[in-house]
Amino acid sequence: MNILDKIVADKHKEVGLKKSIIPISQLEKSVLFSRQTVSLSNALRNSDSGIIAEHKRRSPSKSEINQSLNVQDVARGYEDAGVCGMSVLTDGKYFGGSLDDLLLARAAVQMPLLRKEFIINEYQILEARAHGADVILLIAAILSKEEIKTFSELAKSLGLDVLLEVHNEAELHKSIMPSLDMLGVNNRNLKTFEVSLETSKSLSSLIPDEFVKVSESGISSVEAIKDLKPYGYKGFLIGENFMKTDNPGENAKKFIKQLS
Ligand SMILES: O=C(O)c1ccccc1NCC(=O)[C@H](O)[C@H](O)COP(=O)(O)O
Repeated sequence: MNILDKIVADKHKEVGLKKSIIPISQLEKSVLFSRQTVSLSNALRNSDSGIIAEHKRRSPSKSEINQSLNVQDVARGYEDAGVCGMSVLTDGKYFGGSLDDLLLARAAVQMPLLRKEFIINEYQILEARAHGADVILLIAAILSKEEIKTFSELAKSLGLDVLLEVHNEAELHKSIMPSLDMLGVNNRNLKTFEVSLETSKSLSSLIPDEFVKVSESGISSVEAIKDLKPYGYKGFLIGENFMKTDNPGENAKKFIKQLS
C-alpha cells in the first residue's frame, strides 16, 4: 500500500469516529460558521508575489521539519510578510497538525486560510468552515468526479473557495468543473514523493484560463517562481522552505522582497 492510500484509509477511520462525537448540528453552532469568508483566489489574482505559505510541522517525505513554533506566531509572521494566504495542515497522524491549529491561526490573522487536509467527505468541509477556513483543498487522486462535484458545490454554498489539486493529465481532465476556483498542480508525486517542477510546466497549458493556477510543493527558490510565472501560475504554495527555519515569517518576507 502506498502512503497516500494509507493516509486515506486512516482518514476514513478518523472521520467516522469524529462524526459520532461531534454531530453536524454542533459544528453549525460555531460562531465562525457565520463569519464572512475571504477569497484566496481573488487575493492571488491581485497579487504580484502569489505566495501561499504553509504551516507544516512534519511530513511523510521529510519527517521532522519544525516542531517548536507556535502556530499563531507563524501566522502573524506570514501575514506581516505579505503572503496572500496561509495553508494550515490539520492532519495529525502524518503531519502533526490539528483543527486547533486552524482555530488558533484564525484568531491571529485576517488573511485567507486554507484547510490543508485529505478531504474524503462532506463532514470535513463543514468542519473546515466551523474552524475558520476560507478555502478547502480537494485532491483529485483520492476522489471520484462525482465526489469532486458534490464537495466543491457544498464548499461554494458555504462561501468557501475550492483549490483542486492534480498531479497528471488524467486527474486534470476528470476534475475540471465550474465549482472550482483554483487548480493546483502538485509537483510532488504523493505516492513516490518524487518532486519535479516540470509537472507544473507540462500541465499549465491544459488548465483553462478561468481558473487561478497554483503550483504546489518543492518550491525552494525565487528563481523557481520566476521560472513558473511565464506558464501562467499566479499562486505558489510553499511549506518546508519557510518552516525549516526558526522564523518562517521573516524568511517569507525576504523571499517576497527578492521577488519584486
Ligand atoms: O509533503 C509531503 O511529504 C506529503 C506527502 C504525502 C501527501 C502530501 C504531502 N504534502 C502535502 C503538500 O501538498 C505540501 O505540504 C505542500 O504542497 C507544500 O510542499 P513543500 O513546499 O514541498 O513543503
